[in-house]
Amino acid sequence: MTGKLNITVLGAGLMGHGIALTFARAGHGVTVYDAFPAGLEVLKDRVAASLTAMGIDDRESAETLTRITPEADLAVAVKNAAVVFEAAPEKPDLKRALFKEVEASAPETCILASNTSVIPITTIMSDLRNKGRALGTHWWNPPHMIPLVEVIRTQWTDEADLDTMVNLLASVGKTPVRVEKDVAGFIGNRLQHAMWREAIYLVESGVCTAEAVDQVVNASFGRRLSVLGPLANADLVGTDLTLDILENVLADLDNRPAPSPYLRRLVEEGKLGMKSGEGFRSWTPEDMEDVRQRVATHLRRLETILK
Ligand SMILES: NC(=O)c1ccc[n+]([C@@H]2O[C@H](COP(=O)([O-])OP(=O)(O)OC[C@H]3O[C@@H](n4cnc5c(N)ncnc54)[C@H](O)[C@@H]3O)[C@@H](O)[C@H]2O)c1
Repeated sequence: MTGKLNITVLGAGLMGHGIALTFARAGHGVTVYDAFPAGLEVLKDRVAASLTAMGIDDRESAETLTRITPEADLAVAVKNAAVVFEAAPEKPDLKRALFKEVEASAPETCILASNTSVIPITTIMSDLRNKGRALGTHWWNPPHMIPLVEVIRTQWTDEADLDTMVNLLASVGKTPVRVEKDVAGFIGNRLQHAMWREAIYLVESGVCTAEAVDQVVNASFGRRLSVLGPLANADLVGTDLTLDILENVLADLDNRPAPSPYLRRLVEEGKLGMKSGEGFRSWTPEDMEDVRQRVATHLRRLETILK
């Protein structure tokens, strides 16, 4: 699969608009379908705002926007698609039904990819007639600024389609990583949520405040994570030291197989985080804007530093 392609994105939300932006910026034609007109109406404004946050100049922004077409008819949206990326709500039945509908109108050769966060790709694709061209592509928010895309195979996925997807993602500047088994949470979310579980437990147990947890991560291993992954770090300090540390600490870490009651209580009390002004921490509108700006600026600078 080479040259400029017809890419279709399903869902014009947070992830869909960023996936569309990524392919349009690289010169591909992108059609975006959404089940609700509101998402399509604001799509181009949303893409334009994200391009601005990335520091893209007006000329490149305008060119990128010309390659994006909002489309309210699913059959039309996928009719000529080489690849479909689904970024609709995280509901298994909705995604399964959506792919059945896509299969009825998309070309037989079209690769079908779901951006689910944690639903097994096998669950989403099991009703398809041709399951060989179906796989997972797990992008990270913001999808136009975070390089990683996990590419997940199922027991049915054709090797050639997996290779095509990996090459396509690399060609638009992403960092594709293969996930060889369709496990819940893939690689990144398993690692991330292992840490979040312990972070919540530390606060729940009165060891420290939520602010302290974040400060410890930000000011310590968070600083080196983008150049030193955990297993390179284990090799750096030595597998013998790693073993000694784990022998002494593992038994003390949270290993409950369900979400913490502390987290459940926050949700029950309506402390939903930034959207309600309070979660683990309290947030003023200024604090929230500050975090968003700092994340965007940090990601932009990292791109230059890590080149
Ligand atoms: N938000 C994240 O950080 C993140 C990261 C990785 C993966 N994901 C996954 O990406 C997917 C989309 O998440 P999001 O954060 O972009 O959600 P979102 O709510 O911002 O966007 C979802 C969009 O899908 C549209 N939609 C609803 N029903 C639809 C249908 N039947 N067909 C097509 N579109 C439909 C909605 O109108 C909305 O515009 C989810 O599976 C989510 O788990 C999210």
